[in-house]
Amino acid sequence: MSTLHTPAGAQPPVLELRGVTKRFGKTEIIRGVDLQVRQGERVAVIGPNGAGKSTLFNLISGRFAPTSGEILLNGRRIDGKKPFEINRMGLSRSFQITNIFPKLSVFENLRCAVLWSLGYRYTFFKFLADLDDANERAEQLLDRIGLHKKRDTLAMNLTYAEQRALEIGITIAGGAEVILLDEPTAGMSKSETRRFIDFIREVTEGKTLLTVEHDMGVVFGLADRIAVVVYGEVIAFDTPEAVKANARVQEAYLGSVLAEQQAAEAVH
Ligand SMILES: Nc1ncnc2c1ncn2[C@@H]1O[C@H](COP(=O)(O)OP(=O)(O)OP(=O)(O)O)[C@@H](O)[C@H]1O
Repeated sequence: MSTLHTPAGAQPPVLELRGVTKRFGKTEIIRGVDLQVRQGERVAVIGPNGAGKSTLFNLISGRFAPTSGEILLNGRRIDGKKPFEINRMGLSRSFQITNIFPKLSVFENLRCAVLWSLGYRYTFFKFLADLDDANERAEQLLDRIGLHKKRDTLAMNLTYAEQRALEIGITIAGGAEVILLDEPTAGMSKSETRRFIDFIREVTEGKTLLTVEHDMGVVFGLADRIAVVVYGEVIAFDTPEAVKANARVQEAYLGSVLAEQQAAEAVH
């Protein structure tokens, strides 16, 4: 079980996991995770391959139901609910590119995301009533994600980094308070990554952010706190400095990762 550090008098958690476990067949992949994420904090989830990071994201976003334990969003149980229900309750997750409609323009992609978040369900009159509102919100999002010049470009013709920006625009379109990003800078160059970290910081200002991340540059540049998952358990959940200095984390994960990154940087 992980240890929680919640200062007395701190705000109640926006997202909370209590004793969450997940089994696939006989194998317990998530082994009793407790986690409390505070409003507005940026949390990076790190750990070795196969440690259970994606499974944890899948549990939080409703793709899987936990085998046991509870997950709460603003004090309300979300475990066992469907992804779209959790989304409507204020948690939005980005998948790498897959939310994008390649043959729609940037603007149309954003407008679809807004309409979807408004709960538009194929009711023609509701659609018409919502359309002005959705157009306005989509225009605002275009500005926010810096793609105004690409308003009418088909999504498939955007650069990779622009597609990732659009993806984040789609993720925040519904105004969700909690945002889950899966390796947001994967596949980007070093300079693109640096700019993208600033971009993420800007567009998620005031929101609660959880990312799964392998790139330690992103982790240490973005996160207020880091959750280290090793073999289905959160072995540390603390500030970047504290996590870096944590002997157990060094031994289980970070020591080898940082050495690898330093070696790679020495070669380039
Ligand atoms: N649907 C599933 N059915 C069976 N086993 C699964 C399923 N999903 C994940 N696993 C197993 O759970 C373990 C954790 O996988 P997970 O993808 O959560 O790890 P991860 O930390 O995200 O790894 P990576 O960094 O490589 O993406 C792995 O051993 C994986 O094979």
